[in-house]
Amino acid sequence: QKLNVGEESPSCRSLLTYHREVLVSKLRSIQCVLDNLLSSEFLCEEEVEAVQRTDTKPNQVRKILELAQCKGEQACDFLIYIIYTVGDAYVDLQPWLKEINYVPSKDVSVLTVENTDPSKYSEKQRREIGRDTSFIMSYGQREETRLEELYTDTLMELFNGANESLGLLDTLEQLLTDDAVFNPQGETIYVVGDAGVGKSILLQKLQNLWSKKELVTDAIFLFKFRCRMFSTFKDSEQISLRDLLFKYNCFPDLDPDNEVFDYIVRFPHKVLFTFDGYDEIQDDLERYNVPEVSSPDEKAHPLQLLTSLLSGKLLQGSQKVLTARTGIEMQQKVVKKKVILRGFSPSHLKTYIRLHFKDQSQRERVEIQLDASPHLCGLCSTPLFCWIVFKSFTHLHTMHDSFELPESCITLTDIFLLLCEMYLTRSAPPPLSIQRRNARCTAETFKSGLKPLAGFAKLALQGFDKGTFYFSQDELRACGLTEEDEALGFLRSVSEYENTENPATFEFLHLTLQSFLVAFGLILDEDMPLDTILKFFAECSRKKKSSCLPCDFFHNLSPKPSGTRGSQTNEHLQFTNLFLCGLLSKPKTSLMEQLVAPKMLKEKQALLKSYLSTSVKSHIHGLPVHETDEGKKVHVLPNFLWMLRCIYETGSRDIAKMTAKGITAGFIKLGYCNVYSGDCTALNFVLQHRRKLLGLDMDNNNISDYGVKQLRPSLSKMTIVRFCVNYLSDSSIEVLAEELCKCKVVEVLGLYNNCITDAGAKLVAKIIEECPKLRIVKLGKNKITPVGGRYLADAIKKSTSIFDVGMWGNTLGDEGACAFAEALRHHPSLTNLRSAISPPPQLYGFKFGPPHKILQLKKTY
Ligand SMILES: Nc1ncnc2c1ncn2[C@@H]1O[C@H](COP(=O)(O)OP(=O)(O)OP(=O)(O)O)[C@@H](O)[C@H]1O
Repeated sequence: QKLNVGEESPSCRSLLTYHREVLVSKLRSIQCVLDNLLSSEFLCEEEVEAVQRTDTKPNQVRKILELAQCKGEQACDFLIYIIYTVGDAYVDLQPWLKEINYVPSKDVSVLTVENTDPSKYSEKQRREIGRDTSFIMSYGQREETRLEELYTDTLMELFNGANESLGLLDTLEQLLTDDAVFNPQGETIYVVGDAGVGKSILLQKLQNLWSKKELVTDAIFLFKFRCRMFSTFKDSEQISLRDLLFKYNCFPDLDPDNEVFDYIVRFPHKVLFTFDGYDEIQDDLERYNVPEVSSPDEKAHPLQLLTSLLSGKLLQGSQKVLTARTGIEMQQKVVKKKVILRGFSPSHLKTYIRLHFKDQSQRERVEIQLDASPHLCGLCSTPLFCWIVFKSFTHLHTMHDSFELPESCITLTDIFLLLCEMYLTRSAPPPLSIQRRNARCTAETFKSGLKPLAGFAKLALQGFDKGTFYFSQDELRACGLTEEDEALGFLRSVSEYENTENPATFEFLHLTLQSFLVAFGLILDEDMPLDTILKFFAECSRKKKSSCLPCDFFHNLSPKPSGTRGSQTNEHLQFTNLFLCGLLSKPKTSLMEQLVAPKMLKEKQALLKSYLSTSVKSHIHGLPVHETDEGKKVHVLPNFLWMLRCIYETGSRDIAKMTAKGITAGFIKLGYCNVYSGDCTALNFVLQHRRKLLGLDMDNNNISDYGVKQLRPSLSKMTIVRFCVNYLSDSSIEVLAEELCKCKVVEVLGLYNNCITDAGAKLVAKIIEECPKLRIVKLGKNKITPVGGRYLADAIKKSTSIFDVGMWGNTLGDEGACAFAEALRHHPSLTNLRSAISPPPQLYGFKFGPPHKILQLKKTY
């Protein structure tokens, strides 16, 4: 039956009659219609209830149509207007609206229509996610900090598919935009960063903003998962996508017809997923190397569902943000955008201090101490380490008046010892004021807390052996841990959704803390064979051929423990090795002797030292060396960095000296190795023992000004200094100018893509003037204006050695370009000067266009 739509538009009432059949079969989301008819007072509560009592869906629609028609033309018009306005929910009826040429009347267009279905579920999600994300984890379950009171921005750097930096993100929201998408077919926004750099907190902030409707996104649903949850399923377990979404996030109430899920399947772009900690399930993914799922109704193992979601086989078009530790390889075709988190910049750190210390005198004290220690600042650029340092400072300061932040040679082991000391003293009452002044006795605290500490260490070790991160209460008890111990702060309970079967499940506050306790466990255990302390070195080596540790060394060691899973990432094991080096170091002997039999401690120390010496020698020997025009060049592998970190943690000058002596090449390349400022202390610890000149390429890392300050003692002997793309400001150039002008041996100075201004340019000019061997200076992509350009051009005029200067990507303007053109004219040896790159100029000999056109000047003969 077709209504003949003539010149005169039919009434809405008659439309409902003529198209009753279409409406009865296609009108879904009935609740939304009822909500809006009720809120606009076309229906009353009793009438709504009467519809809800009606048995089937079609009958409910029939009833609504009858009621609307009884109420009159405007009610019918409004009913159609609801279908028209909430297009997503009534997508099947949109062709019908076209067919009837529906145009809302003036009367109904002023009325408000709200999409209450499926937004009811969305609101529930927002409520629950808002509740779950409002607090930052803190130590102990007694104390929590509001996310908004402590959240501080961190450096987020965009990369393209070729791993080239595209600059920093200004706001968190840019994470979800289409800017810097390098693979439009990819489905996943990939966020990577080192341990504790703030990946989980970044997701938490994103979720929290969404819950408050403060995130600019179309997503009306958000599902958050921690990847480690996916490895808790049995191999044979199969679940549906619906269960994965609702059972492990909040459940839609009153949805007998599956409308929420149907909506999600039809409109995936309305869904945002966050997956945290992809690195933690690498082994399991390898085991589940099975075809992906492509139907939303098909049951599959949760890991299959996960990979299918990430690749877009399931819910294609949904937004997905995935985090992982640095070094995890993700299939390129799946990734559409990549962001690397770099931690706190110096100004972020200042903000964080302000937020953390409400008490002004405490804040000032911390600021002074940090200013005096670039090394500590470097460590504090990792938010987790910063949080531990500040938290323990606050806590220990309430216990002991004289407590100061640790000295400049603080190691990561010191930081985690502080954390443990804080936990172990929390249960003790605050000391009386007389005691406060000199009562801090760390060894005493550890001795009296040995029982729980040993219990946690045992639990942590069991976890690594089994490859699990969750622990049941029974497992805690089996390790001798009591209910009181649970509250000390080492553990936290797992969210209800992550383990719906067993509510009393715990995990360590942070994976790095678990790594630390594992190292403690290896030292405390007096029953294991001695060489068990090396088992994670063995495992790291087994996993990566390129490891810093020689494989042959491990053939004699105990076999891989049963149940241990192989993993593409072994960072948590590397951390355990590092902490082992720290806990078995000389400076920690007096503390550890209180906890382990001194004889055994000595044996373990000796074993570790001999192992490290052997492996360092073998590693250095095995490094790939290239003969170049500039001499022997060695390209260091990322694992070299772990070796350096371990050496620094041992504090052993002997091993450091031996390493320095072993590096025979004149040029070390550490580019793209993810070196952060804290690592520069370790590098310097070794390099300071080197007598010979050295070239150092640390391009494309994250060393920042703190790192350069840490390298200060090694800089004067450097011939090649390449610190391109490293967030350096003028204060780094100050250090460079001071040091490089001491021995004047520098030949190459790479500072491309940093944050150098005219003040820094003036200092570089000084280096150019004073260092007679300097040939190449790269200063492109900085913040140099004509003023800085003039300093540099003047210095270049005087130099006799320089022949290659990179300046493009600054704002030199005509004036700066002219200054360089002039320098070039005066300078017989300068053959290559770049002040911008496009379009490539056709230059024969000298050819200058109008000053503003001087893009690239190249002298060709
Ligand atoms: N942006 C931030 N603002 C304030 N504190 C932060 C921030 N990021 C991280 N932190 C602090 O550091 C701790 C560790 O951060 P988070 O768990 O996010 O690190 P992660 O990168 O996920 O580490 P991992 O890879 O080891 O899981 C947080 O609990 C918090 O105390």
